[in-house]
Amino acid sequence: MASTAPFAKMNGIGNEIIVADMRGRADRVTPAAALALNADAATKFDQIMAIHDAKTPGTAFFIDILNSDGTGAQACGNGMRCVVQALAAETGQKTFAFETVAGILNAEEHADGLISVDMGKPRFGWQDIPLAEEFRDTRMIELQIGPIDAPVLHSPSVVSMGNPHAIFWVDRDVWSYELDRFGPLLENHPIFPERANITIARVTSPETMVIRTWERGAGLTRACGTAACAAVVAAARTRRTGRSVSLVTPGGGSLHVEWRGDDHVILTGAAEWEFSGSFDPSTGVWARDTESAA
Ligand SMILES: N[C@@H](CCC[C@H](N)C(=O)O)C(=O)O
Repeated sequence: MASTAPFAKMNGIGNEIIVADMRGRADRVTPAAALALNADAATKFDQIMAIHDAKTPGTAFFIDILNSDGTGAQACGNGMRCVVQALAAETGQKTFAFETVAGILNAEEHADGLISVDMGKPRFGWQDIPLAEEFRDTRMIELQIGPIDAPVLHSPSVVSMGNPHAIFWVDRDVWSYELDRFGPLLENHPIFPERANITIARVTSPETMVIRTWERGAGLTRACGTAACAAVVAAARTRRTGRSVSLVTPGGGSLHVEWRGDDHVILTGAAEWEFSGSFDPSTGVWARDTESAA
């Protein structure tokens, strides 16, 4: 194996995350390595969060994010919590400033073990999301799937949380929709030139919501942090909820999102370590640490 890097297999309430320690190295985790790790049942993941040395003064690390299809992502809320938990366990530090391609994110591990990440400010302009054509009001855009006169899903809200999201509002159980069938069609719809994360959301009270997400580049996942943020912001914008909402995610876990008065969106939830190992960032060939849990 070439020069290997340590990694931790973790999850953010079921969102499968590999935290790769690329500190002190100039190379990056390649798409080929991502595909190889995802093809192995033991290391199958939704996102790789690669921790690199800081590029910008005032930040501790640069985080490179890869989806399981090998493409890059600008943001990953559940993955950021895993990064925080891994670094807090290593250093004893509780607060961190990270840089991602989407900007600088501040995060904190609380005394109860939950982790909050400031996911920055949402963006609503059609060019920011981006959409392929102008929509002046992104609280509801013209887009539907299913029979033309009886669409199954329609009129989503669209939001950028650094990455593109479409939120389809439903009244029925979120599990009654064939998201595995509609997700890929909507993710790759021509209206989304950079593809999009597709969420079905059912508001259950002004403070609660249930969501299911088809993630761009990863498919159905047990949770998606940026989708939770996008759903709450879109719900508050359309007066479906207030600005502080608890969400139930497909894995049964819960997340809390607060859209603060200063426009920043704060995502709070748990993170869990599963096992550690080392891998070759160019090929994805890996080995489990012998002292690591089975
Ligand atoms: N699981 C993530 C979102 C990951 C990125 C997404 N698939 C994309 O390509 O934008 C989260 O917790 O936010």
